[in-house]
Amino acid sequence: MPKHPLFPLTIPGGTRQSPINIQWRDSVYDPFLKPLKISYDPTTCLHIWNNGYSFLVEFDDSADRSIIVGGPLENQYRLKQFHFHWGAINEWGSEHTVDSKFYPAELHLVHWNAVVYPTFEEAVMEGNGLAVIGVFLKLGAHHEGLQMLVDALPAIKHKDAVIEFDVFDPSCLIPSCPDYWTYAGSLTTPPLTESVTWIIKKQPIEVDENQLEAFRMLLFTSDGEEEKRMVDNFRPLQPLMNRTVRSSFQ
Ligand SMILES: NS(=O)(=O)c1ccc(C(=O)NCc2cccc(O)c2)cc1
Ligand SMILES: [Zn+2]
Repeated sequence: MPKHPLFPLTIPGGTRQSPINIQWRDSVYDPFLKPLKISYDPTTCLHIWNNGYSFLVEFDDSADRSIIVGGPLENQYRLKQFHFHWGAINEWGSEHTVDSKFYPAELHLVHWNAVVYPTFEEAVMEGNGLAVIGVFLKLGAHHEGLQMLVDALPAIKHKDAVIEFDVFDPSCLIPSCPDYWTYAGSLTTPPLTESVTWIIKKQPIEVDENQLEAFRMLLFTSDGEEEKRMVDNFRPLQPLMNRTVRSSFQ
């Protein structure tokens, strides 16, 4: 397990921190969980940038144009951005694990509750403020939809680099299988606020070695600084404490 110089191991008084290990046999099937409904408008895509921790694709969230609803959610939530976490090698890289197994990478699609809260900044501070869909990436076939992102990475190699990204439909990165686990958690980077309803897809998507290597050529550092490869940008597993992971499937 690589060291994690980037952020605190524990948050004082935290009772619902993320990520966690999902022990399949301890998850509880909930027949009242609805299917998750995803409707993204590809033209709400704005830009792709390197924020010095991951690379993210941001969306115009000024209206209800790219939203998710259903699943464990009481309201509909607006897509704000998606980003990834990955390792230096294929043995680890995901934030969540399933039966203590790491995947080489994990996608997070970040949504906020614009029905109840006026801004993302306020939603981030509330228990039902955010909904993040987690998708595991596993080594396998070439992923056509991901390749569009991979082709843009050389242009955002350094921290704070940004390029325009006009049209992209992130639903191409979400597996067709509807099965998911869900639990109450937190942001996995500071401010680590306990505001996230996590929806973790059971089925991974397949990407090939070249695509994972492209993630690893990004840098944590700005242009002109001593180069530090952007790898192992995942938080250590956090205690489950008094939480149950529910599954949408039996
Ligand atoms: N890895 S994660 O999906 O848990 C995650 C998602 C979003 C964010 C995020 O938006 N951070 C920026 C932020 C946080 C709080 C208030 C802000 O204004 C911005 C951080 C981690
Ligand atoms: Zn994340």
